[in-house]
Amino acid sequence: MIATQATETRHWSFHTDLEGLGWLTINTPNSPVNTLSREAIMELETLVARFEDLANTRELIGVVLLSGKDSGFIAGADISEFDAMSDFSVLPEALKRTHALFQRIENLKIPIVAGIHGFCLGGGLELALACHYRIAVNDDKTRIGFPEVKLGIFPGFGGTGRSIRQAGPVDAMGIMLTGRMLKAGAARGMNLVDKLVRHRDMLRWEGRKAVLQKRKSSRAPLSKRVMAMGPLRGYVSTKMREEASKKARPEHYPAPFALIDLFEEHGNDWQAMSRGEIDGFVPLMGNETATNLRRVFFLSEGLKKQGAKGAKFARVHVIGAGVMGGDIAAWCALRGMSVTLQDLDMARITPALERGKKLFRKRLKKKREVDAAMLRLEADPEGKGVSRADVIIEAVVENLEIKRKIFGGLEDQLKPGAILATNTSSIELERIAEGLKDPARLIGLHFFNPVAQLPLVEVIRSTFNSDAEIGKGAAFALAIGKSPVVVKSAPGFLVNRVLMPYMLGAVERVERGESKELLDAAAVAFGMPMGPIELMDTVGLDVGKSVATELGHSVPEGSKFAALVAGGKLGRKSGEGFYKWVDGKAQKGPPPERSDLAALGRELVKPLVDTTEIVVAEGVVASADLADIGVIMGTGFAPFLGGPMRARQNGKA
Ligand SMILES: NC(=O)c1ccc[n+]([C@@H]2O[C@H](COP(=O)([O-])OP(=O)(O)OC[C@H]3O[C@@H](n4cnc5c(N)ncnc54)[C@H](O)[C@@H]3O)[C@@H](O)[C@H]2O)c1
Repeated sequence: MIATQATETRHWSFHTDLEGLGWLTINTPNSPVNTLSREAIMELETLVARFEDLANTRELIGVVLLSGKDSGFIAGADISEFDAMSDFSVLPEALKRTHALFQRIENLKIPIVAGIHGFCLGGGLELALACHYRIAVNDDKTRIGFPEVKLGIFPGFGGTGRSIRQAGPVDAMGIMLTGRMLKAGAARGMNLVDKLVRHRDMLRWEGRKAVLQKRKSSRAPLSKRVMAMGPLRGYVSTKMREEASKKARPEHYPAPFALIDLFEEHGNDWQAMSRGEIDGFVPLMGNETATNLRRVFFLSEGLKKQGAKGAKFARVHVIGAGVMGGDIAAWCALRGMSVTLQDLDMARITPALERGKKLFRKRLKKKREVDAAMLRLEADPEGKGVSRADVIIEAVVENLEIKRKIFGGLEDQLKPGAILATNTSSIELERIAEGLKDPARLIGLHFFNPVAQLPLVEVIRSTFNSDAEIGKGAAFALAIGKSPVVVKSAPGFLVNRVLMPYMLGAVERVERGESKELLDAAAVAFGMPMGPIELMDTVGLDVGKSVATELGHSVPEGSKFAALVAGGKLGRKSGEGFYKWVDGKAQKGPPPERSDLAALGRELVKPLVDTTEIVVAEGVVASADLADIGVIMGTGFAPFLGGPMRARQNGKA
């Protein structure tokens, strides 16, 4: 057989080799990741027509589909195109065309095999599922899944039906409803992938073998498929609806509920389910939730583009091994940094090391990884790590004199270029920096409690700082997997400043006799992850009171709030605050009936939104966009509304 001439389109390259094997490679131009844009799909149509012709004339024995990018296979559809679409009425036709294309791929008479490394998500996984056989690299980087629900939609290129066909209804719906990404081994376990290889280089060899041996993926066994049959499907759907309702409300996040409806209707027939996708998909796409979630996605991706390029961080020194310092140190060690942790004596460091061990055990699977992380986290009561550290983070008690003294003693020991940072919540950065020989060095890195759970780090800029220090601070936050938002040094920065009037407003209503359960339920009905009273209990009433005072709010003597603090009833951590707490759960009575819960929630959230507007007007954050993503990440504010500024603009808050 003669090798055919190579074909190059903007996204694809294709050639056949001497064996008659076709090699198809995707490489999206000007993008770090491959995406399936309209253009990529139309080019693929032409190529598939060619495969059909070549298969008929027996000039092609099979095709191996690979990615030309290091980042991975295909990260999904090109979602920027959704925003560019002025009119969603063209969507059904576009989807039908892609469905038809994927069906033609599946109908090819010759084997077509997908070789997967890195990200294989959304539309990329749907394309892979239309191939006859899937091989994936079994390493730490491979990620397989359907993140669509996180964007307010569900798979729309036939992936709902095809994933059910491969994995069975329970597993397939599970990954579509959560948007969870699977590692290669888990995807193999679910039968979404047919074979694992160790290295990317092996994809070609195994791909060739799969074509020559005409390997075909097997479908989910009857034992799994049965869950979509007869009355069982109704039962499974009800269970799934119950689970989904625990995490989201259909009026806020309609996609998972629409997907369950689709399953309930067609789940026993994968082709009918795939066809039904189109009718369900279009209204979701037109919904404000999807528009707002895409915005949140782009804003959070935008945060990753900040920061000084090329900055490297290997060693971190943390001073203060309390609630925050201990957890910051453990987090940095978890993320691969060598960390020295300093406090007044060993007795104050040991509990932090113990907490670190718990975190490592939870997040790292293998014992040797846990051991390695423990070795990276070192007690350092004498502060020997200072002179070697690339980053120094101070998290001692909130006291200006103590902080000043610490920084004064550090300055001469620092490595040139090392970041010097404080985690202060309320002390003006300028006042701490004043005592330094070079006050421009000190920045704020404001973490949130619990450090392991909250993704935001406010990078605080004082009047002394230049872009260089701030850029490095942002780069460090990214290096430890956090999302940096740059905020001017102003009382409460962004997150505490907007949260406080919201929480205190609710506390005041409780003082006046309103039901705390009702207020909390109302905020959740509006779209907050937790009500303001439960949040105050979680933050700690002592911390809440001191931040409130710091921000100029008054906590009147004789108030219930003041009495609770005085009585050591500090909330969750002491077992009682506004609520009693058992096993980490607030003990709530049933809230009184109220028909307009969400309207009450909106009333409660108003001070938060008002304050965000003020913060933006004052220039504390550089833009309304940054305020939105910062408040979403720092407070959990209703992502489906796109953030407080966007919600106000849309008349929703
Ligand atoms: N707790 C929160 O939710 C939170 C959130 C963000 C920021 N912060 C800020 O983080 C900092 C620490 O807060 P925390 O809640 O972890 O306090 P904490 O009281 O739990 O811990 C402070 C630690 O600093 C140690 N310390 C005191 N003086 C020291 C010195 N001279 N040298 C070394 N260590 C010393 C103490 O022994 C203690 O272990 C504060 O500035 C606070 O404003 C707290």
